[in-house]
Amino acid sequence: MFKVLVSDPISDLGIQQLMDANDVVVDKKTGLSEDELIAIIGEYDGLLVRSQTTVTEKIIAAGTNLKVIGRAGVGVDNIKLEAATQRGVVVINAPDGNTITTCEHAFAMMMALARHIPQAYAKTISGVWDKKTFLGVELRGKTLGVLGMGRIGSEVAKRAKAFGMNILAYDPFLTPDRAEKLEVKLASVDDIVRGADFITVHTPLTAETRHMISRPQFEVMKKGMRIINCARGGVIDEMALVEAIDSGIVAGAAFDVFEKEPPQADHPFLSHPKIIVTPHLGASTVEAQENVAIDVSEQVLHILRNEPFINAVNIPPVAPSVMNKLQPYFTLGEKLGSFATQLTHGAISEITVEYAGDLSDVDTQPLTRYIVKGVLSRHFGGDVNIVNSMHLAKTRDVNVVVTKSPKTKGFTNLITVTLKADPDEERLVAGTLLQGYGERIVQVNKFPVDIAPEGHQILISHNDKPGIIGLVGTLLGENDVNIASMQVGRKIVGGAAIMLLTVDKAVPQQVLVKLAGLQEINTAEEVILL
Ligand SMILES: NC(=O)C1=CN([C@@H]2O[C@H](COP(=O)(O)OP(=O)(O)OC[C@H]3O[C@@H](n4cnc5c(N)ncnc54)[C@H](O)[C@@H]3O)[C@@H](O)[C@H]2O)C=CC1
Ligand SMILES: O=C(O)CCC(=O)C(=O)O
Repeated sequence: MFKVLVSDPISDLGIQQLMDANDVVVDKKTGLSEDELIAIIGEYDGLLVRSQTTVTEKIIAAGTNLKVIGRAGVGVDNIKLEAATQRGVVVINAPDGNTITTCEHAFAMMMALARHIPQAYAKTISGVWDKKTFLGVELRGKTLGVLGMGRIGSEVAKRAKAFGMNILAYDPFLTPDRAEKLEVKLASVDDIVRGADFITVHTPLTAETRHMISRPQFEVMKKGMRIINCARGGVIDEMALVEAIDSGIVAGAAFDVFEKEPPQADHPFLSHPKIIVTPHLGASTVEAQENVAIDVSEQVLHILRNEPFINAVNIPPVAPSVMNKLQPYFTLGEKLGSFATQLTHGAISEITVEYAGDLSDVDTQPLTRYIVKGVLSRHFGGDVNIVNSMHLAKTRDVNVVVTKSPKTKGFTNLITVTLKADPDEERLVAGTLLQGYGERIVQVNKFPVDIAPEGHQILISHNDKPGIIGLVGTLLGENDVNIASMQVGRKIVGGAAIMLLTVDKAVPQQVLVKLAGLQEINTAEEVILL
């Protein structure tokens, strides 16, 4: 008999199939502290949560029988994924069940914002009949900027079109073809920030999206624009937003999510007359809660019964013999993907992976998943993993092509990752595992190099002229950036060349700009491989 603990309020109808299963016992115990959960989790095979329970490393460690953690929703940021993966606990989510509901909430927030509905309601019920203060704006004819065109962002755009809005959209995976299909105008973040009357964000919170709208963006916005966040707290810089409203740039904001939830009682949003808030209600409809609970219960049953399952956000099943051969390449593959994606500026449309030498006669599918994860994680953050990376690539129209060649090209094994991006961009990074030396990057674009893929790196493209290495070294030294190693690659003497440096710490943006401004240097980009 399997035991499943439901530790958050989850729709009864949604978990009915779990409760009806004759091989499962379901216990509902909500509002438990971490210590209380640690004390009882050892008895359970499955744990079902929504967003109130934070599933910590300690809880996972105490879950000695735990096989599955089900999240009735999209974001799994309340579950320590790595700890679960390490302990072989499958984490599953329900990515589709609350899309429409959350989209509708974002839309409701946009309309409430345009017409001051919460403020007008509060004043009216206080007995004041005030028709002057709450002059609103129409949505028709306004420009809506959508940052993040995944499931929810795309649905918001669809509805905004029906309201006669013009849509500017940005997503690192939004290709011109897909934009055309969705009837939105593909734009850069900067175009959106400068041109939109309303901005709505629908991205996960990643290192790249954290504060993607902050002071520099508010400074160039249209005066009187309005902004909505029903995705994750932290995508918009909360304090910078308050300043932008107080200085008259932003006319109002609507937030469902906060950097810290629940926000402190003295959080400026809670008393600001131009900011409307809801307590993370995006997914809170009868329909969505049923949908996500049904989806997640079904998968929990499959996992407990050892049947095929979907929507896992961590470990894939890999045969031990394949695992033994491939495992040494996993981190190299992920780093190559990450390296290549950091060099790419346009929307990626194709990932080509070529396996040569030793890797040409083995089932490399698990390794490809790591490489694709490396490519996608820049934009998906913790939401992409080796289970879902291929699926995510497919849903974003990113074609993954794998080729194999027994020819060794001088190495016993070689992985070459090539990214094609729009328009006409192509980036190539190749790496190998060298006996005695470990992971090495041996080619970047068309240039041969030999450097360990680790830490902070600077890739400089330049013309091969005497004195350039000195200029770079001096500039970095003056800016307190210590060089740990350096490689220069060129095809012909005096022609185009690259310099790949490993440095001891992050390189400030202004140093990269200064480097790119040096004579004979064309570009200087930082690549971080941590
Ligand atoms: N308020 C609430 O109750 C709910 C919030 N959410 C949150 O809404 C967000 C979106 O959810 P879905 O649409 O289901 O996810 P999704 O994964 O379908 O879409 C997210 C999109 O963001 C894009 N993205 C990543 N980095 C970006 C960047 N730097 N700039 C622009 N776009 C970027 C990704 O490429 C992806 O297409 C997630 O953070 C999710 O956790 C989801 C459901 C309910
Ligand atoms: O379950 C909830 O209320 C939160 C939903 C959410 O934020 C998500 O699914 O990512």
